[in-house]
Formats: sequence, structure tokens, C-alpha cells
Amino acid sequence: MIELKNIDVTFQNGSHEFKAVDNVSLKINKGEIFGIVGPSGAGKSTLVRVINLLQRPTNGEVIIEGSDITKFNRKQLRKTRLNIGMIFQHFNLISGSTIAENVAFSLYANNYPKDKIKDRVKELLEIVHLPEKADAYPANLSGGQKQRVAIARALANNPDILLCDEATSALDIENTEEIVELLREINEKTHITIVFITHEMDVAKKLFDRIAFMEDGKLKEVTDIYSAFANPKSDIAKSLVQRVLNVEVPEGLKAKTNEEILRLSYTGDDSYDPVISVASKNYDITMDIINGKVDYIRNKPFGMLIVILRGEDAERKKALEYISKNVYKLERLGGR
Ligand SMILES: Nc1ncnc2c1ncn2[C@@H]1O[C@H](COP(=O)(O)OP(=O)(O)OP(=O)(O)O)[C@@H](O)[C@H]1O
Repeated sequence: MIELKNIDVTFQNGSHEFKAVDNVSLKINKGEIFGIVGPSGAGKSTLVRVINLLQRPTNGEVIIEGSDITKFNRKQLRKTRLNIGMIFQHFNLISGSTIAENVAFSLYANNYPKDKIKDRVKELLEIVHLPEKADAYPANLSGGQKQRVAIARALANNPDILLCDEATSALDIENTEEIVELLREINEKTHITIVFITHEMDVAKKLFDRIAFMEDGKLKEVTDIYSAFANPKSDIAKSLVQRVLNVEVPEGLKAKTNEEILRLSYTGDDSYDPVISVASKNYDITMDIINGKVDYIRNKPFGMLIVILRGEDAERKKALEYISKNVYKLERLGGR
């Protein structure tokens, strides 16, 4: 387990002090894929770099497997860092070396038995599905393939933790999917703990088990990925999630009508329940659907509908009672 306790990172910009990470406490479970999202400048990269002490915190404890590594001497820290692989947005491969040499580099650097290096490189390239590229050079690989090499290199010494700093942000949609799938596959097979930072909510949706939302150096919300999308609580989570789901009242309609506009959220198998048709049949109301979407978060359906509810006050009230009991969340977006 990784535990961050009251982490501050303060940078000195001339005479001005700037807190990039502000009193963050967090527990990341062994074997989970934990994501940190937030807008640019939120402090995500700084925080993730604290986990392997690439960035030393100004205050706080970084507890890995029970020990506060901020107290470690150089030798202990070196050993701990072998247990933490890291990949970056721009892959950081050595352009003049072959793919096999790039992967072998980590093994040489850490005194891996020389006679076993060739076999280990082969094994690593198989894990990332690139055995045929051993003798190619980075320039001849796609972005997704380059990131796969970086993953192989990061896994060379069998770490228990993999830190990923915007690892898909330089990739197109297809290559992003490929890396997301590969990381899930590696996590399922090896139970490696993955900490992944990104500003891409589509990646979060497909990859993370749990998610932390960060803004202005502070942690605003930590939750499982399904709840983050189905029921975001903090303002930053609501705004990032809403941007991906994009189920809003059409432009101008709010201003034009004073009718009751509702957003109904459904979860799991409830997404298919005919709440609207039952309400329309049982009460003297009408419900017009003006926007809607069913999405899948890690294969579990999640739906949203925006409707206009019309009818006499008493009937609308009864219908609303029925609806609120039969949907995951009911929000009033406008009208009376
Ligand atoms: N070495 C440094 N010296 C001074 N300020 C820094 C340093 N590193 C980061 N910062 C500042 O700290 C803040 C947080 O930066 P950080 O890179 O952690 O944010 P981020 O959430 O990862 O953003 P992005 O998604 O744009 O990478 C930013 O305002 C940044 O300018």
C-alpha cells in the first residue's frame, strides 16, 4: 500500500512561495489502478513524483509498504525506487539504441545478471506484445509502440508499483486504447499497483478502479470510478464528468421555458427500466425527452435523460415522488 500523509510541496518563485501540493493525504491500495485527474496546474505531476521522491515533499510522509521513505538513506531509497517503475508522456527512449537495448538499459543499470539479460528483454517485449521490434529503433515505431517499450523498460526490475505521468496524452485515440488495454492486462496478470495521472476523463472511465480529483494543489474528492461518473460530489468532479457525458439542457431552452426540466440518472440494470412510460401511464402528466445518453463505465451501464415534465401541480408532485424512488438521481435543472 502507498500512503501519503499531509503532503505539502512548496516552490520558491523568487520571493514568492507557491504551494503546488497542499496538505494531501491519500491511501492507494495494493493492486489497484488509481487515477488522479484535474485541470492543468492542479499539482498532479508534482504529487505523483512525490511517490518515488523525484520530488521531495516540503512536509508530510510517504509511506510505502509500511515505511516512511522520506526518512530513508540513499541506499534504502535506491532499493525502494527499483520497486517503482515510471512512464512519461514523451516516452523518454534513447533514439540511438534499439528497442531491445532501450529495455536492457534498466537491467544493466541495476546489475541484473548479465547472462540473463537477453532472455529477460525477450520476456518483457512479449509482455508488451512487441517481440518483433527488438532490433528496430524508436524512430520507426508508432507513439503507442514507443509507450509499450517504455512500459517494458519500467517493468524490467519487476516493480510492485507503476507510476504513469500523462502516459497517453501524446497519443491518438487508437494508441490510447491500446495502452489502456495493455495496462489493464498487466494489472490483472501481475496485480501491480498503477498510479496514473491524466486530464483525459475518457481514459479515466476505461482504466481506473478509483479516482482522485485535484484542483489548486488540493484533493477535492476520492471515490470509485463508477460513483465519480454517476454521482460526482465536488464542483471539479461535476465539471470534468459533465464535460464527458455532455447531457445538458440544449442551449437557449432554459431561457425560453419556465416548464419543469429534470435530469434523471440511471445506474446498472435500472438503465433499462421504463420509469418514464410507467410515470406517464399512471399519472396525468407528460414527459418529453429532450436529451439523453447511455454510457458504460467499466462495462456497467449508466444513463442520463433530460426531460420536460408537464401537468397539474398535484399530478406532477405524485409523478416526481414515483420517479425519484425509481431512478438513481433526480435533479431539477430549471423551470418552476
Ligand atoms: N520546479 C518547479 N518550480 C516552480 N513551480 C513549479 C515547479 N514544478 C511545478 N511547478 C508549478 O506547480 C504547479 C503544479 O504543477 P504540476 O505540473 O504538478 O501540475 P499538473 O496538474 O500536473 O499540470 P499539467 O496537467 O499541466 O501537467 C504549476 O503551477 C507549476 O507551474
